[in-house]
Amino acid sequence: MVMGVAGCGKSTVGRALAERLGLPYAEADAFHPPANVTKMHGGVPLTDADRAPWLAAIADSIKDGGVVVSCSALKRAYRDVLRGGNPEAFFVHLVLTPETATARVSGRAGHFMPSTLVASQFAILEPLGPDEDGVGVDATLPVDEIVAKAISRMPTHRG
Ligand SMILES: Nc1ncnc2c1ncn2[C@@H]1O[C@H](COP(=O)(O)OP(=O)(O)OP(=O)(O)O)[C@@H](O)[C@H]1O
Ligand SMILES: O=C(O)[C@H](O)[C@@H](O)[C@H](O)[C@H](O)CO
Repeated sequence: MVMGVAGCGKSTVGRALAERLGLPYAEADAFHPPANVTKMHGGVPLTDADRAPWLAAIADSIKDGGVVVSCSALKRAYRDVLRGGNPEAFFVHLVLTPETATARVSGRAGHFMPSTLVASQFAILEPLGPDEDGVGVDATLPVDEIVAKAISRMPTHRG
């Protein structure tokens, strides 16, 4: 799971990571009910209730493993739901400042997410705890370096 706030590079890194690992890639935004996308597009942050069916669908989709998914997974409770689908889920948190995230989201054309929502993403972001399986990586590094760092920290028995 490639996680983090809007604009951190989840889709960019997720695709590159999947290619390097020879695994399929899935975009969690594709699991949002249309109402969630409409809400975000209108500048309103999602609530826990909005995210519940979305997280349940993603959790179900990772049951068999063998896939790279980009999913914001901002709160630990959300990651708990995802781990409920697959306890071996490994999280790569792309870490960056609110300023850089805002600049990236503002500079991106054709995406539903307005940059005004970036602050709300940081407001609820809970970084990985020491007991959570995953790694935080500087999201401003070149993509291939992020991918290499993520792979170097993945448990090898999972391939
Ligand atoms: N490592 C990087 N260095 C420089 N720019 C990057 C990097 N990763 C992503 N970007 C750029 O930042 C912008 C946001 O990236 P991307 O769409 O992958 O983020 P995201 O986390 O998937 O966003 P969202 O969740 O809002 O869809 C894009 O313009 C992308 O090209
Ligand atoms: O939990 C959330 O609020 C959402 O998943 C957002 O993070 C966006 O869908 C994504 O980042 C696209 O910009």
